[in-house]
Amino acid sequence: MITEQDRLHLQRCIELASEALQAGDAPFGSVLVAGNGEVLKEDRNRINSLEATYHPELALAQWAAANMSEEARRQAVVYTSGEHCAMCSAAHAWAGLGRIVYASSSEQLQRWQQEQGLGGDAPINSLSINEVAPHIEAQGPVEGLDEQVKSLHLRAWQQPQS
Ligand SMILES: Nc1nc2[nH]cnc2c(=O)[nH]1
Repeated sequence: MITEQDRLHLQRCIELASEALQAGDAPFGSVLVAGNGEVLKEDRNRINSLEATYHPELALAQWAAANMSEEARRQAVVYTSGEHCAMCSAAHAWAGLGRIVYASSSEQLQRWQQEQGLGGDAPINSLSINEVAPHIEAQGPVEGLDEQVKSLHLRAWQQPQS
């Protein structure tokens, strides 16, 4: 079940995704929340402004592995504007983090790309979180919020590539 609190965290992820887009990066944002509800860390995609593997979900998993106890990681939840890619699902699982809640799914992203005649050059296959990491509790997409993510991607794809 998606609670009002879950929606608030996802809305913040979408704000971060929008900041990424404005900075010339891909529109993805994520938030790491402790078991007690405290927001521990947030980040956004920085694949153009920093380095090519800088997905927020990977950055949060690496931060959690370095800074949190095993028990705290197990209780933590990662919210994200778009479902984790295979790289980030693997990092999340290896870090022993808990639930993932995403606003839009990888399947949706792939469909939106195809509708625009894009996506054929993706470097990795589009897999769901559970295809990569079967034991992670993953929830999404969330109706209403997925449309907000779609409009960010449409804007990103309309921008001229530098
Ligand atoms: N989930 C996710 N998928 C991506 N695909 C390209 N970049 C990203 C990212 O930062 N997050």
